[in-house]
Amino acid sequence: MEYSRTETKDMFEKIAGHEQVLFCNDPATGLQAIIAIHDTTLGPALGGTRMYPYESVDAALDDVLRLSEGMTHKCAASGLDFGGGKAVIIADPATDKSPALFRSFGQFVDSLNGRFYTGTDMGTTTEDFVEAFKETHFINGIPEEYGGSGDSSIPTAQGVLYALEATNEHLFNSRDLGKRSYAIQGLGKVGYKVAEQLLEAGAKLFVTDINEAAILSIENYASGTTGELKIVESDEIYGVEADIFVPCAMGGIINDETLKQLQVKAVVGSANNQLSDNSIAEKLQQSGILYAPDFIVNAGGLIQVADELYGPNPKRVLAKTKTIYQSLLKIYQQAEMDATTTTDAANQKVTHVLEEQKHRNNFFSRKRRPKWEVRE
Ligand SMILES: NC(=O)C1=CN([C@@H]2O[C@H](COP(=O)(O)OP(=O)(O)OC[C@H]3O[C@@H](n4cnc5c(N)ncnc54)[C@H](O)[C@@H]3O)[C@@H](O)[C@H]2O)C=CC1
Ligand SMILES: O=C(O)CCC(=O)C(=O)O
Repeated sequence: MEYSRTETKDMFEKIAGHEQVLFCNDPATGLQAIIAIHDTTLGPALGGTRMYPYESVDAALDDVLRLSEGMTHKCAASGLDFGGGKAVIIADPATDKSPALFRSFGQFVDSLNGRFYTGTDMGTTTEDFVEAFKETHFINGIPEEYGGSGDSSIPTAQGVLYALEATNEHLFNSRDLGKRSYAIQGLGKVGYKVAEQLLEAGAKLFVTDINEAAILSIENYASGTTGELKIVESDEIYGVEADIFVPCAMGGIINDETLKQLQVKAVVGSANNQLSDNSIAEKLQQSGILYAPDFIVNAGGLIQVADELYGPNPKRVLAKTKTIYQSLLKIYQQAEMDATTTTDAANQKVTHVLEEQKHRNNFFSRKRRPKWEVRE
């Protein structure tokens, strides 16, 4: 096969900010995956694996590069000794899953020899990683019965609720969740749990999901609570008049098009990479919409999977996840004091942490095995 020089050069330009990108190809199981390691200054890379039927390899590569960079920010902002990484499997989670595919993926993860730890993300579940775990121990968030910390979407959802409380406190001088209205996009592992708790608190919810079963289930759940529920179509969710928009599905959903439609006072959700590009942070600010940086809001799952390597301990995880409340309040205050965006305020913290640690590590020493890796 002939390789074009130009394309190769373009590829290196594309991944210039990353340490390593691994394409995983296993025709026997149908596995096509990309693992991206962004930055291991703080420790081995850590990040979930997304399964999605990307329309092209380029789209998958773009997604994994952005997601893994986001993990570097998330680890640094949460004070964790891990770097940024992420993986994507190019396949439809509804039809293409098999134990063999996840075992094959586990073998590729193992080949990185501890430079990359992974677990669930959009489209994957803890059960999928029980298969991968048969091939590698560099897996987090496996079920409790296998010695893991279990479903990381539980602390992620908890963290989103703390972030909503902080936002309510900042905007309305009361952290009470029940007094407000929310527009939730996506009722998956995270969004559904957030919706449940908000309904229990008596809040008013507008929700949407492309999965009919999730809609039926939340309707059923709402009927036993004091909360109010209204189902809206996928494309209507952006224009809903509510206090807070809570994106819990895919990334890139705040863009020039959707920004015009937003009728909320804040955006606070679990979705990774919510802003289509950096300019949107400023545009949100100009529109008077408070933006809670996604990598602060959705750090609960990461906190749990990072903590799991010390041995599962839900109490410790909850205590660490609670810090999201104060972190976010501080970012809101810092942004106001500096007259800057909340994203800039959060990124300043990340830059500071990475700069501080750079002297400790060089590219080769970063490959070290973490000292707590005693399970093998
Ligand atoms: N699971 C976790 O612990 C963490 C998740 N996140 C992020 O939060 C987001 C949600 O994650 P999960 O709940 O784990 O994923 P999931 O796959 O369990 O749920 C996603 C939900 O969004 C729905 N959806 C997809 N496209 C939609 C559309 N156009 N309109 C409305 N609904 C749509 C799906 O039907 C599904 O119910 C993702 O962006 C993920 O990267 C971030 C940190 C941790
Ligand atoms: O939540 C997880 O299982 C890993 C962390 C992660 O991938 C994320 O925060 O996006």
